[in-house]
Amino acid sequence: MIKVGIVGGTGYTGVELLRLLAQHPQAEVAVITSRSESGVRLCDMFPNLRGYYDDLVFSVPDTNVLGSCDVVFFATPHGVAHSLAAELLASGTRVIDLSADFRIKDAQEWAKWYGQPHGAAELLPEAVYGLPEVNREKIKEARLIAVPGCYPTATQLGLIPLLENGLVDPLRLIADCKSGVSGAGRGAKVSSLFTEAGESMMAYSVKGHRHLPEIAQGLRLAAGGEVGLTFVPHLTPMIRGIHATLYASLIDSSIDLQQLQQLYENRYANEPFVDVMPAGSHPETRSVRGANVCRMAIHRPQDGNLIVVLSVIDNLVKGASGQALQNMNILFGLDERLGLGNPGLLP
Ligand SMILES: NC(=O)C1=CN([C@@H]2O[C@H](COP(=O)(O)OP(=O)(O)OC[C@H]3O[C@@H](n4cnc5c(N)ncnc54)[C@H](OP(=O)(O)O)[C@@H]3O)[C@@H](O)[C@H]2O)C=CC1
Ligand SMILES: CC(=O)N[C@@H](CCC(=O)OP(=O)(O)O)C(=O)O
Repeated sequence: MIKVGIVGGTGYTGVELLRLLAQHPQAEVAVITSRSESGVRLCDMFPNLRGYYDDLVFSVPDTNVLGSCDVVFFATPHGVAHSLAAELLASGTRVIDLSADFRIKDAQEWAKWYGQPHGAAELLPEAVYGLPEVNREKIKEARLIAVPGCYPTATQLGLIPLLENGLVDPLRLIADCKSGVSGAGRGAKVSSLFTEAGESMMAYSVKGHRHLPEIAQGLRLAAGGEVGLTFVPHLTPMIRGIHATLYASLIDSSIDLQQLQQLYENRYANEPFVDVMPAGSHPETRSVRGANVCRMAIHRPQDGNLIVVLSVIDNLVKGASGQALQNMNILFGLDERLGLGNPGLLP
């Protein structure tokens, strides 16, 4: 059994990780932290987990205790893993971080977007960006994994096949993305109130969102050179889900939809958690709700050189906790699908 610790067990991604791990045959959650709920039984706070973790009690984060685990997940705000990861790695514990602390390779770039100095720049060279569809071999050898963000997962998976094959102009990419409100976390915020977000939709951070440098970093690697990306996130009145509408311009406009479809099907043929739908389909966020799947479809809406890729994920699953668990499975040499077998929730 893999002994698991979770730092930040009361947040949305922490509790989603617990839901998924409850069905994992080879992992056992041994430590779960919360500073505000220390001493409270997990099942008393989250009744959906009754019967799965009846003995588990929240405790304050303590690296001595967490260091007895084989792997520790950080489901915490940015900066927390910076301060605790080195000590855990020194005790032989692997670290899988759901926050953005180790996603961007350039510490100064990170500091610019996150508004605080990078707290563990010495660990950046060894941190592996945990997008299995790109980095599976590196994940197998990693000690420290940076789980991609939600918008970055949907966007990169949708655009990478085009960029890897040099088919589109890398300097003219557009990602028009919509998120459910759980993407903002469980902390109380006026913008997350039902009265504010429940029947309204808005774009935000159009000037520049912190996921822009993360997405651009991944797309540059796929393209083998500079990229130009316009990324506009939106908050929508749903609880879970990311819907990314991605626009790119073909360099050779004679490539037809069937060829593009074949390219995507080949690229993801061996990926258990990417579903390329028939060309011209319209993937819905509810079809991936609760599932560790990125579902996508390719369109060529008119004559000319425009391609539109529609890519949907559940922000809390393939966009966070499910992808984190997928990384754990790869890291420990297990079947990548363990604990992640459930389909989306319709209706
Ligand atoms: N929500 C989403 O869709 C996604 C979130 N993420 C990222 O995952 C991380 C967690 O997100 P989410 O679950 O939404 O966040 P929440 O705000 O819902 O939860 C945060 C958790 O971290 C704990 N925490 C807060 N501050 C500290 C601290 N200084 N030290 C230790 N523990 C702390 C909190 O418990 P307590 O304060 O009691 O200790 C709580 O359990 C974030 O970095 C987020 O950006 C990534 C992808 C998608
Ligand atoms: C709707 C909403 O607020 N979404 C968050 C992104 C989701 C998230 O938590 O991002 P990370 O994966 O980087 O942690 C935001 O825009 O900051």
